[in-house]
Amino acid sequence: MVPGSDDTICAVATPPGEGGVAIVRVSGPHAVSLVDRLVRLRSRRSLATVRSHCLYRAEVGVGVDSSSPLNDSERKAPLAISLDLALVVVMRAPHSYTGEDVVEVHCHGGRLIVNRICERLVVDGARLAEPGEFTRRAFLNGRLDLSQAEGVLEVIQARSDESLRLAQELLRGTLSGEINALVETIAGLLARVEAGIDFVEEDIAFVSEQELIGGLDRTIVAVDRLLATWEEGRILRNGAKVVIVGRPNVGKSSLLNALLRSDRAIVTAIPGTTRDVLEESALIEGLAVRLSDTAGVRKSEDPIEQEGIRRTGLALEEADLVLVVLDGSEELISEDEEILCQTEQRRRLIVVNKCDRPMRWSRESLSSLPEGQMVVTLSARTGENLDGLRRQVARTLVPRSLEAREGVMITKLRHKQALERASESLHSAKASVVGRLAPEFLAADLRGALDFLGEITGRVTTDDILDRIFSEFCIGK
Ligand SMILES: Nc1nc2c(c(=O)[nH]1)N(C=O)[C@@H](CNc1ccc(C(=O)N[C@@H](CCC(=O)O)C(=O)O)cc1)CN2
Ligand SMILES: Nc1nc2c(ncn2[C@@H]2O[C@H](COP(=O)(O)OP(=O)(O)OP(=O)(O)O)[C@@H](O)[C@H]2O)c(=O)[nH]1
Ligand SMILES: [Mg+2]
Repeated sequence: MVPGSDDTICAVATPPGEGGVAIVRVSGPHAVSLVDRLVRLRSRRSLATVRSHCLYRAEVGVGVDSSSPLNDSERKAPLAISLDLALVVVMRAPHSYTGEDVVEVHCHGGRLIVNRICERLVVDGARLAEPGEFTRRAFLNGRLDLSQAEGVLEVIQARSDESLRLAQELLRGTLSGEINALVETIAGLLARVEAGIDFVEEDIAFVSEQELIGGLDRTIVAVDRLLATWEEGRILRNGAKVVIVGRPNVGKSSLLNALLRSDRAIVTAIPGTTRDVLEESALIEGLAVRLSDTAGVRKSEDPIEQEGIRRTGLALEEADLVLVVLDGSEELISEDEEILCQTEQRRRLIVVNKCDRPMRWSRESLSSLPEGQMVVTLSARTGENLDGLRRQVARTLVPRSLEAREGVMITKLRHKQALERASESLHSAKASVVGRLAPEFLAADLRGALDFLGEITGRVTTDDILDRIFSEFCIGK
């Protein structure tokens, strides 16, 4: 459904349930007159005359006759039904979030109050907003571009400092700026290629082969640089899956508890204590992480334990990082070697636990350890060097972003896919220059690249794409 924007929409902008304050937001051409029917300012002025972006104290309620705006004498009479004493603010078009007239009623945070206000607005002719419709209108009115609108949702959903920082960048338009610069370069090349096609018999070169290749190379490098940030961007945005594995009794559950700073998992001296995969969220160095504790891997006849070990295998497959736990107070045994072998191809850290005890482990005993394999020695019991592990986890998951925290990163699959297609078009454009193909091919590829990049900022878009993006929003945003 594509709601027209000549109507006036309303919604509760604050979360459902009880709260200190709740906000009813109204946007559209009739926002001011609709709200004017249900509020009575202390000064008895009409909302039509108040200053934009200023809060006014007001009584909210239903007048004797709410079918028409209160006239001056009615405005002075008491309201028939008073719902609340509130604050109202008018933000006049085009200087508002949506670019339309916006009115907000900040009332006490009771669900009955906000429901009554919305009901009243709907009876008077407003429509309840679809999810994300305020932001959709902001986009349609050019207040923000599509990737910035996505940034709004990212800001709301951010769970870690790092994802919030990236979301703010998106909202502020850092990615848009970079995309727009690329679009400008490519559009400049395209214009000259097209001029060459139009004036072919004039025999003037509008753009040299060298200029074309130079321009294309620069944009390809820029697009590829953005694409290269995806892996880390995704982890910063969504969090990483970190899976703790090891043979029984090495202290996997103890490590989970220590990282969570809570007694989440059962710890006993009996090997085979953990039977199922336990998953919990944690913040590690500002990074959102899903931590999984697993059943110790060994040969077992017990069907419950076997199933647990099977699930350990499944968790391993999804891991962004594996923590292989060894018991440093004992010599390594074949079960340790097996797990090390099984995780060799994975991004992993080796955690040597129980360093509060005399160490009988030595790195040399691990003959097959690859060069550069990180080993962290710690004690889950005393907490010694847990911080070292935290630092190493973050460094392994997002090595580059910890070094250079500036620069745009992409965090959304939609952006990655558009960039990949743009990159393909650019490579194909370059191939047609190098192969001296007819300029029409080059022009088509350049147009393709422009369209794919335009999808990111919403310069090129369809209702389908908009529906998909804005349906993820909550109502009232
Ligand atoms: N009460 C309230 N808080 C909110 C919002 C809101 O809509 N209402 N926001 C919404 O999600 C966010 C803030 N975003 C906003 C963006 C622009 C404008 C706005 O009126 N801009 C005008 C005027 C700016 C000015 O006078 O300084 C403009 O840019 O022209 C308001 C809110 C977060 N907090
Ligand atoms: N001294 C010492 N003991 C530890 C440490 N970490 C764990 N332990 C002990 O080792 C035993 C096993 O710990 P768990 O955390 O249950 O080990 P697990 O790897 O989860 O074992 P399973 O669930 O059976 O696979 C318990 O008695 C813990 O108290 C440590 O850092 N130092
Ligand atoms: Mg355990």
